[in-house]
Amino acid sequence: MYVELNHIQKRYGNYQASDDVSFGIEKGKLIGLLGPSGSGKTTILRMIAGLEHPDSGEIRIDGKVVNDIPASKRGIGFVFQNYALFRYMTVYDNIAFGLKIQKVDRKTIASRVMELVDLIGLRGLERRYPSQLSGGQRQRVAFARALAPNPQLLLLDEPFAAIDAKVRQELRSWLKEMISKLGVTSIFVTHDQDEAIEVADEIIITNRGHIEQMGTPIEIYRHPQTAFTASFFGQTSVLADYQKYHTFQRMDGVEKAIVRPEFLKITRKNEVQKYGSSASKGVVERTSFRGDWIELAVRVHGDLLIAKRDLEEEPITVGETVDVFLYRLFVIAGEKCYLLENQSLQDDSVFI
Ligand SMILES: Nc1ncnc2c1ncn2[C@@H]1O[C@H](COP(=O)(O)OP(=O)(O)OP(=O)(O)O)[C@@H](O)[C@H]1O
Repeated sequence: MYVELNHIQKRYGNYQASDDVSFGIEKGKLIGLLGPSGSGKTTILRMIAGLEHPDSGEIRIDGKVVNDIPASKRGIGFVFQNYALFRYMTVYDNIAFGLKIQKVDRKTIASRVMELVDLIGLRGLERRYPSQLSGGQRQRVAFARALAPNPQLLLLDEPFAAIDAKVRQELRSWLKEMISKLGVTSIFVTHDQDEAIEVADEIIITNRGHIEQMGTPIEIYRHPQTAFTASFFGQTSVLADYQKYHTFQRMDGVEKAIVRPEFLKITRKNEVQKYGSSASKGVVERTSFRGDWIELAVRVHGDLLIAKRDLEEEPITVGETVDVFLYRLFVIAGEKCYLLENQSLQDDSVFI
């Protein structure tokens, strides 16, 4: 593992910001730290950077314990949302900054800066000041500045937060491409699921100072291991009592069940429905056009379930009574989450 955190504890007064945090990151990976506000993402990033010190536990980078190594000696580049560019320095000088501090000779600085200016696609703008750039361009410069001294590890804290939606989208793909091209191990903090899913090779889910789960976006989506991850990650609807829905195995200690939109099939009463006998009746409360699909909100056994319907299918209208068939659901028992398949599918199961 290139970056390793072992049993990290960090307290601010009475608040446990990191509670037994352990994980390992392989070299060259792009990792997203995702969790609600206050769950301890930035604290983790700042401890790796050397800007905060853990109360206990060990941080290793490339096999070496770095707990006592100052931030400036850790070989890390930062791109922080509020780590603004130096306003009175040009793009060129901003990017050159770290190299000047390291007393790199002028010629080497010039060639490295211009190499980075090309990399970020801002050739011709190197004499501009930050105020003469767009938000997206400024963030690219911040990225180049962080990369200039050739860090082995890049840390990004909400790097897209201050940028408007359209540009943010472009920057995400741009960043992912850059990082995979350069092969620099990177960790970014976000509270935006879509961003984490789209950008990260692997996601670490944080909640109240601890790590809930780590895995690829699809692993976490398909196999959430904890109650928190199942409800936090992806779109879900809650079933108060899943046993009202037929043909699911009964389990003890289940507090609630949750379903994702693709776990349900909504059919009109006159539509041919293979599993009609195991379906529940529901009433459509809302339909929303989402571009290439329709979102339906259907009231079933008192629960409001969100489902998707293809534009190609016959439209369903508000107030209509429909059949709702559940292929599968997640049940939450204590801190754990289990996937239950509808037993009527057992002979010819269709898995996601
Ligand atoms: N320097 C500090 N002094 C006191 N409390 C702090 C300090 N830094 C962070 N905290 C507290 O620790 C907790 C975790 O903060 P952290 O910034 O790591 O969370 P986060 O997941 O990054 O949240 P956000 O998404 O809102 O930035 C919060 O409750 C925060 O108020």
